[in-house]
Order: sequence, then C-alpha cells, then structure tokens
Amino acid sequence: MTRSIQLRVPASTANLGPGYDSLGMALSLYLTVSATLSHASANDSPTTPSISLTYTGAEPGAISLDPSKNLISRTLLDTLRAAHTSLPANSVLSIHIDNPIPLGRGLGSSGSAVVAGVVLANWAAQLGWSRDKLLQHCVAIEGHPDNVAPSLLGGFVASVMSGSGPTAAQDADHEPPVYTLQLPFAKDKIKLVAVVPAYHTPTDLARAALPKAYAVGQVVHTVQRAVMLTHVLGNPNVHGKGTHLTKQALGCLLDDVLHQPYRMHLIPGFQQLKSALNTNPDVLGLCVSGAGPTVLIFCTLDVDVPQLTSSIEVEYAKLPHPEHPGKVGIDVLVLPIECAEEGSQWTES
Ligand SMILES: Nc1ncnc2c1ncn2[C@@H]1O[C@H](COP(=O)(O)OP(=O)(O)OP(=O)(O)O)[C@@H](O)[C@H]1O
Ligand SMILES: N[C@@H](CCO)C(=O)O
Repeated sequence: MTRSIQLRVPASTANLGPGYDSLGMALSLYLTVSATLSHASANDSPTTPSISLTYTGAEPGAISLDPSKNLISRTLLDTLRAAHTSLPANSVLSIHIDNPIPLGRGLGSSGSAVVAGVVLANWAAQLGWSRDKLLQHCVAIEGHPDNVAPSLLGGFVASVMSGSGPTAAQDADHEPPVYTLQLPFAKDKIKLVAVVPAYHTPTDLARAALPKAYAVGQVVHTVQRAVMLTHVLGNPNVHGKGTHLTKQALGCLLDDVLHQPYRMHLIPGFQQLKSALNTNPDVLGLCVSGAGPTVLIFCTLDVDVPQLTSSIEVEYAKLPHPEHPGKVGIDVLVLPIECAEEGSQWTES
C-alpha cells in the first residue's frame, strides 16, 4: 500500500518591531514537500522503517540529507516519539523538499520546516491531530510561536504562550498552551518589501545576544507600541494625523528597544538602511524581520520598487561583508512580498 502527501507551507516574518516572540505574518514564499509512504507486503520479513530525503532550493550544500539531522525529518521523528508511535515496520518514507526560503535570514525557514515535519508526522502515523494540536506541538519544538503560528494558520497572527517566559525550552514532549489571534492586515493600503542581504544571522546566536532583564521604561515603550501596532496595520488611520497612515506614526510604532538594538552587531546594514530611507516618502517604516538580517519595509502602494532597489543596493555596497573578511559590499535581494492569507495546505492521496 502506498500513501502520498503534498504540502505547502508559507515563510514568515516575526516580531514586526515591538512584537518580539508575539507577532508574525505569513509571507507569499512557500516551502513545498512531497512525501510517499510505502509498506512492503505483510509476507515479507520485518525490516526497520527507512526514510530517504531529496532537496532542491536554497543552499542545498547546507541542508543535511541524513534523516536524523535534517530539520524536517528530525521534527517528524521527534513528533512520532512524543506521540508514542513510530513509522510502521517495513515502511519506506520518501520525502522531497523544495525550499525557496533563504536559510538563516529572518524569513522563518526553520519555522516552516518544523511545521512541515509535524504535519508529515501527523499524516504518516495517522495521528488525527487538529490544527490546534499541530500548533501546540510546533511551538513546543520551535520554542517561540511567532514563526510557526503564521506559517501554519496564515495571515497576521498574535500569539501568547501560557505560563511561559519569552524563551521557553524547546521540548517536543512538553507543549505549552498557545493562544493565537488572526488580525487584519491592510494589504490594500500597505505594500511589503523584504530586503534579504547575502549573509546569515543564526537565530540561536541572535537570541543569545539579548539581555536577561529589561528596565521598566523599555517594557512600557514596547507594550505601548505593540498594542497600537496590531490595530494600525489592519486599519491604517491614526488619530490626530488625518486619515492616512503617516510615516511618523508607523515609524514610531515599529520602534523596538527589546531585541533590535542588541542584535545590531549581527545585522550590518539595518541602521544604514533606516537612515537612508528616512526621507523616502513611500517608505512608511521598517523593522528587522525575525532575527535578521532581512529587513521588512512597509511602503505605500505608490512605491517605485526599481528606484527603491537601487537606493538599497547603494547602501549595502558600502559595507564590509560580515562573512568574507576584507570584502566590501554585500549583495542584496529586494523582494516585493505579500501577506499570505492562507496558512499551510496539504492534500493526501
Ligand atoms: N527546508 C528546510 N529543510 C531542512 N532544514 C531547514 C529547512 N529550512 C531551514 N532549515 C534549517 O534551519 C536553519 C535556519 O534556521 P534559523 O532559525 O537559524 O533561521 P531562519 O528560520 O531562516 O530565520 P528566523 O528564525 O530569524 O526567521 C537552516 O540552517 C537549516 O538547518
Ligand atoms: N522572535 C524570534 C523570531 C526568530 O525568527 C526572535 O526574534 O528570536
């Protein structure tokens, strides 16, 4: 008997300025995974199940095809173990991954891979988990909800992990309750552009750079902005500033003091880009996407993307490359992108 699944998982941007570990948005760039599970005949002598992996897409040399190391198959195996089950004896699981999401750049590649692994486990072992249960488990594995929640559910999502601190342990066996809320995002008024520089910021390194405690002033600054930002991104009229979302308003709401300032040494280009685009009337605001180094720019619908691209390239061309000592200039991909309303989709046959 053979069963198959085709799965599509959107990328995501997390934090959106002050929403550290809380806000995230699914983006129109998709990891796709196809898998086939074959069982040998019951008459054959039992053999241990096997998994084979193939990969196309971003940085193939950086992705392990060893099932115990690859993030998707490792997540699948951890999920089966947490569910106290395993692949059937005599089964062969073939997985093909096609991944255009740049790795270690702040576009949620690992969150999408975790979602794919959990959905594959649910399918392979016929666990019958609901989307809610899938989400709880994805968050337990990823350790923070702001990438996996939008990648699974779609749209602009606020998440709360009950009873946890900001950096809950990543533990597939202990699922913290997670509450999510899908918020409106005014894609008819705001255009998104992702600026993806050609270097990596590993998320674990960026998380380790944060302080263990914050001053009350930093917390108040953050809460004030995060609360208003969730409303303004869906309904861009700011009281006292007329009927348009003004540059001052969004620039102020995206200002973050919890994570971005502590990560600047890992994200060369962000400060320079922020200063350079300050006078561009079609740039409403910008923030670091996830743990960086990608920068997410919020633009008016009138933005001239080729012109914006040129001004961005000029800034990165001046910078020393963080991964190539002695080299000046960082290549950069400027990607107009949309909020993906639909989360992960799969079809089984
Ligand atoms: N499709 C995939 N298949 C297998 N492994 C993947 C895949 N996508 C990401 N990974 C693993 O995740 C790592 C990147 O994770 P990391 O958390 O550092 O960055 P990110 O998720 O791209 O960025 P951010 O968390 O800031 O949004 C890769 O180096 C790779 O090991
Ligand atoms: N909230 C996470 C997102 C990582 O993608 C962080 O900033 O570390």
